[in-house]
Amino acid sequence: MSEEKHTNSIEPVGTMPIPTIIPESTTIEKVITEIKSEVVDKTNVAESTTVEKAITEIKSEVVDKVNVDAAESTTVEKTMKEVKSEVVDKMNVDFADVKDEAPVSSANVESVEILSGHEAEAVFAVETVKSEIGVGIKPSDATEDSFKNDADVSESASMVVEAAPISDTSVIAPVTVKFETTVQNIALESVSENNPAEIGSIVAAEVASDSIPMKIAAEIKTEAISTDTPMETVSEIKAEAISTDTPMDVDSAASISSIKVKPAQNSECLAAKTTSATSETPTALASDGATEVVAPNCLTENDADDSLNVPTKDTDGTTQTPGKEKPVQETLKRGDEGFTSEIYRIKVDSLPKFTSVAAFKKKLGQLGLKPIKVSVQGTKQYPYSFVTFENEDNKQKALKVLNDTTWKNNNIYAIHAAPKKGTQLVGEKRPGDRSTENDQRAKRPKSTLPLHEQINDKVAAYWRYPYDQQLLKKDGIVKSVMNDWKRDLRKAGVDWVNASPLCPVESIIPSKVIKGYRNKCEFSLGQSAEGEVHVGFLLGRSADGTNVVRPTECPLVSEGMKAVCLHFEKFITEMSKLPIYNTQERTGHWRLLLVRETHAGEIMIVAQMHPQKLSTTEITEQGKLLGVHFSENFPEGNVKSISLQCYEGISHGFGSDIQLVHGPPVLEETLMGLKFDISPTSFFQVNYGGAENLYSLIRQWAGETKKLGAGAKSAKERDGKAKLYDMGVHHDGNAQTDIKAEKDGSKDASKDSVLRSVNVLDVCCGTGTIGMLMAPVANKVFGVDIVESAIEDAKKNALKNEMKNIEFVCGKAEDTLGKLVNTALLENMGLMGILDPPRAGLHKDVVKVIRATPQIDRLVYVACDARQSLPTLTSLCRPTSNNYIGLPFRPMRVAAADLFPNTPNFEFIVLLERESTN
Ligand SMILES: C[S@@+](CC[C@H](N)C(=O)[O-])C[C@H]1O[C@@H](n2cnc3c(N)ncnc32)[C@H](O)[C@@H]1O
Repeated sequence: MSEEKHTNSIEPVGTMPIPTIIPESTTIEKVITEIKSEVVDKTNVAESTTVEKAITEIKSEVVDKVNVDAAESTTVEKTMKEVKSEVVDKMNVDFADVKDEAPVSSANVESVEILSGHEAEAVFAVETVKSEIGVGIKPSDATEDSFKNDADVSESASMVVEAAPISDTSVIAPVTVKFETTVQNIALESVSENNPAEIGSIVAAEVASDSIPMKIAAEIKTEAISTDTPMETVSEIKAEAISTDTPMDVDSAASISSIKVKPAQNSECLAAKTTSATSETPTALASDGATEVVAPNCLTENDADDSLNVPTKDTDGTTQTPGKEKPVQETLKRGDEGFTSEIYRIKVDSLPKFTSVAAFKKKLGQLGLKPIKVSVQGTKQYPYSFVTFENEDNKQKALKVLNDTTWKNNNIYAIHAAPKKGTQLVGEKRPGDRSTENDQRAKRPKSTLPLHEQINDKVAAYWRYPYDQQLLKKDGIVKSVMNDWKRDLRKAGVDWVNASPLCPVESIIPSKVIKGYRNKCEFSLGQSAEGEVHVGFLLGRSADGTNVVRPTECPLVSEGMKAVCLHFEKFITEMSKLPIYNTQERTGHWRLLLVRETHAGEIMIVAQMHPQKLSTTEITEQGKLLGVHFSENFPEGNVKSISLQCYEGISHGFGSDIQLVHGPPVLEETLMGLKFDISPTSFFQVNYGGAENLYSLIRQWAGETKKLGAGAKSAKERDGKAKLYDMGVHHDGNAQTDIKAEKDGSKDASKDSVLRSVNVLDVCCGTGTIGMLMAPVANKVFGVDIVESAIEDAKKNALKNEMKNIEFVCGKAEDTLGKLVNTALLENMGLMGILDPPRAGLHKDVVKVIRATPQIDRLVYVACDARQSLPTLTSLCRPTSNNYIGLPFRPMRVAAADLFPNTPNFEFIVLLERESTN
């Protein structure tokens, strides 16, 4: 979670502008037309003739953006993890209560029901239920299918999944998991209650204040289209959902919104729990007699977390709950001495395997630290902890002491952690009070950190870790993803997973550059506490009014870009004299600054403005001023390309109307000996050296001699078996490949390439980078991507590099791949695929085509989100069925490449080979 809990610029409910109901806009047709035109405007895809297509495009663009603009939206991965922690945190409390009062058993629990706004978290919750209270469950078939449907956003919403007990274990209760999208429900309610405007604004505020994930926003949007929600509401939702300034904090919507434990008749344990509820305790008896524990941050605003336990003070200053032998989590109760609302919280990582709360508490005591709350989370293999202290001094002391501590050969890591969301400050209103804007604000614990640290925590979640530790953490994520994949494969009926490790997993390839590596950033415009114009990253409304923080100390931004930001501030205040855009009132002009920088240091800027009522002449004049300001009066400057963009959309986005005011419309980048023209909106990997490493690895794996490595249990064994063609990847992060030299014949890679007689499919090719890197060593390359401008760029870049054996097609891979495969097969060559889809993975129809084409015997899958790639990867590997005809694939190698230092993100690469019948 970011430091400030509500980092959006939209007001909470109380002051939200109430959308007016325009009668005509309530018709489905009008809504569809409006959303379509806005989407078309946004995505600049002229032939977006269907809403479905438009929505897919906007979704993919968002996903893309999340990938590309990690500087502003690194939070996806981060927040998913944090949500998990929150859930664990929450559940530890709840289940500690249940578990420690009396063991849960079939005698006292009839059912457990989990309501979640997010599928992944619900799945996680099920796992937690299993491990925390020992309720064994085996998802029904329906559950499995639904869970695998991750790639298809619209189908996975609001489904109810029943899970049956595992018959052969000590199973006790059936578990029901409901994916309840609270905001979506409100949207639906709004329609049924005939009060769309008011409720619409609540939805929008909900979206804004809790930053629901894109997935849910997309669902709401779909819902909105089909249920006549006024266009304005839809736009609001969409604006926030697609805003890169909106941190993808999935916290509220994604976390468990309630957990119902339904006691069986005469259940002493739960009856005791119910009756022991104090007046402050938000535990309520649900209408069906179930004890309902309402999670923090859900719409009722109850704060279950701090009031569930009734702890007493221990001698060491920590808390102890009577009767708890092995407390999972302990907390002070509001009103108790020492209650601090969990503001002074740290996260402790790299704990020894199997660390328990008791053991860790003891260790903290030995180190002379005095926590008031300790929880241990994560897996048994990779436990981590949140520890809360009474004040800043104690917290700082703990950070210092723990970071100097080695425990059981583990170098412990302690970092500042965000105050727990939903915790209340002493003296605040009680839970259950009606929310007002002030309440909402009061609930945000004030961060005591300097602003630059707050913004770094938001955009570069790993910045506090030394780089070697960042890499270790990412390796840990890969391992845990591999475990999850194994579990998914087993569930899918794959029989070989039990016999062997899935495949060798290589350690992550580090980035060559750790700081200032991003070659593209979008900066927001806002103000400092003193009311000065600031260009930087959106922090959200802080207590002192600051909403944008300069990137001066940001580890992702280069010095060149920092200088551009400062110079743009000067432009606005001294040259342009037009005010910045106000997202609330939709007044003012300057709204965004996009900066790109090549490896050689050439810079492109696009300044975005809302034209409001300015005349064409006035806009042209602003463009001229901008051009002069950066081309002539920028002392640090190598600003080659300067553009102005007028954009009237509500959303934070990028329209098509880019007016060049100085220099060329594109920057030229040279990567691995090839030249690429990059326009403002082109996809290009944000980390130059990281991209070299990634692409070199892809080439190497694509060129591996087929089959020779199958069955190897380690990379070493495999390399011994396989004739690896060294195309330049180096695990020290120094790729050396020079495609131009290969093409010219001064390097012999192309001559000897095992791909010489192979056609390569570059699925989701973007601007064709990977395909062009493969072309010199392959027979022919076929690229496909959904974005027309990307395909145009790809074609131009192929011409620029005089590549004749490469073709690009624009379209959805799921619609066009079959045809492309047929064309590729005409040449009677071998066929392989490189799949580099957006975050959500590939459409199942793409998998079906690949599975059904026996000539495709090798795949390199590249994922920017390892965990989200699992459904697609599993579909590629699951046994043959009516749905997936053709032999399955098997993973041969897995690696990660770090393209995003100081953030939790990385690229995940899997080499798959087709199983054979012999
Ligand atoms: C992670 S980018 C990969 C870009 C490219 N491979 C590269 O390395 O530069 C994902 C790409 O998938 C494309 N995409 C998203 N959905 C698609 C679909 N249904 N069919 C084809 N391409 C799609 C996006 O336009 C984007 O270019």
